[in-house]
Amino acid sequence: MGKSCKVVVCGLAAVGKTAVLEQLLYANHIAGSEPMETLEDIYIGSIETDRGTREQVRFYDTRGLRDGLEFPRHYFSFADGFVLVYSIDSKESFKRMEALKKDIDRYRDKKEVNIVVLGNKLDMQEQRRVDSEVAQHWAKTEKVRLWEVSVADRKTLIEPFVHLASKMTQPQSKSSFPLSRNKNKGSGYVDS
Ligand SMILES: Nc1nc2c(ncn2[C@@H]2O[C@H](COP(=O)(O)OP(=O)(O)OP(=O)(O)O)[C@@H](O)[C@H]2O)c(=O)[nH]1
Repeated sequence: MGKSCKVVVCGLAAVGKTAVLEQLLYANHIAGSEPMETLEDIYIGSIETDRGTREQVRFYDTRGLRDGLEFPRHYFSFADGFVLVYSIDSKESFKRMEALKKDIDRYRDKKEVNIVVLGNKLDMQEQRRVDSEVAQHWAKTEKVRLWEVSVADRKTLIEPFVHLASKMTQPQSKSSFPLSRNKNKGSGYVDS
């Protein structure tokens, strides 16, 4: 098992960040139970990747964003990955999630980072305010994967987290070695 990856889970208050983590890791959250305001909690999970390896992931469950509350910037630089959460019954939560994605791009200066987006509370179809197609279209333009999930249906949570853990721990491919991009600088080969 390699070093553990750090994943920051963020979004508007009460979209279900804690519920998602607790249901994913302990299968013990009952959707609709008494909400609890998070300050910051750390969860450690062991996730099997799509390569069959088991990886340790540290999840940082962050304080839900509310009016006038900025997302603390230190999270932007130290994370290996982000789970951006909104709730399908709240347009405001989608907007806040979009703004977080912009902030990640800005503060990380487009440096490679793995992001997955969860549209939570899929079981609340009747209160839906965020159109599924609009959300997927946004995700496509932003080049991120987006899943609609429900804490009430734990299996919906598995694929996004397996995807994230797999991407974060993907072995570096040889093609990303800088020499291959700098061919025209003539520094790629040293003849003996
Ligand atoms: N129906 C339904 N309720 C959910 C779902 N996920 C979370 N909830 C409920 O939404 C409420 C808020 O969930 P939390 O997990 O506390 O939300 P949070 O984003 O961690 O909240 P903060 O820490 O305050 O930001 C709780 O009552 C949860 O049970 C879901 O998928 N469906």
